[in-house]
Amino acid sequence: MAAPLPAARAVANATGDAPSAPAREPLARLAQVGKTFQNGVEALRAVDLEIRRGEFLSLLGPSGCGKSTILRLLAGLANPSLGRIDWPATEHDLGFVFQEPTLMPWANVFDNVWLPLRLQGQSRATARPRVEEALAQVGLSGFDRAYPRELSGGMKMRASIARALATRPALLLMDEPFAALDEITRMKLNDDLVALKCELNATVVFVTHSVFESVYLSDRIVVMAPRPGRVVAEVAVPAPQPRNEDFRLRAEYAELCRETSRALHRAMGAEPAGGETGSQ
Ligand SMILES: Nc1ncnc2c1ncn2[C@@H]1O[C@H](COP(=O)(O)OP(=O)(O)OP(=O)(O)O)[C@@H](O)[C@H]1O
Repeated sequence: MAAPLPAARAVANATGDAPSAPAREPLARLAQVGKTFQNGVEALRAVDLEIRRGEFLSLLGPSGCGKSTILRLLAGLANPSLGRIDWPATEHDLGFVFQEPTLMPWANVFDNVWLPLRLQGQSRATARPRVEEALAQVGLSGFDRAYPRELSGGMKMRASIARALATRPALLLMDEPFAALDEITRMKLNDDLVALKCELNATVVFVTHSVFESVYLSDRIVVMAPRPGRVVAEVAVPAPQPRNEDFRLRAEYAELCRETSRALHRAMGAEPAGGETGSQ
């Protein structure tokens, strides 16, 4: 599983321009990964995907194209049917944030965030500084004794993110975490996630259906075609991080949204046998 990874190549943007993003060291890599479930559903076919240290990478594609399956494979919750996943031996540590906050309703916020540290054998007292730090990072200081039923949807998601951050993971996997939230809460959480990602210098793989969200958050967007899921385009978002509301108003943002939207439309029409690959 743990072969050394080669240096990253720079990314060309979706218009085929010269490489614009700085090269980053690879953290994990899927090589020719295929996944066919026991019921015969071919969810992924020949997926090549490199995840680079410190980047915010979004997986964008239609429902059922295998985005969640890629996260599950990276998390080790399922195995590829074909191909391989390479991780550096020392850093196979990750946090997972699901679409639903999946908090334990009978436990308060502290105990929910403590859970992954508890599973590592840390007592409540030992874990306390780290839990409090994670709660501060997501803006939930002072809510440690609250129960999930006492929190808004956005706060539940913040608690869920704090739980994923508690172990200081090398890689944060986020599966449409804000999809169920209202637009205003979603934009606020987008802003906070961008700031948090920069503060932690974290590597994030983020699944979304939203072109706008993917452009706002990402350093790089991987566009996938419908089943069997394949990577058919990549869009580099070279705007500096952290971003703020000003970025949403810039012509560059609008152009990147158009470019990503076009790549997604082409992906929707991609033939199952292959067709469009690489940058567009
Ligand atoms: N355990 C499973 N057994 C059989 N089929 C599965 C299983 N998990 C996922 N699939 C199928 O694999 C395909 C890819 O599913 P996946 O959830 O990865 O897609 P997705 O792109 O994340 O979709 P969405 O955006 O709707 O969440 C779908 O057709 C799904 O029905």
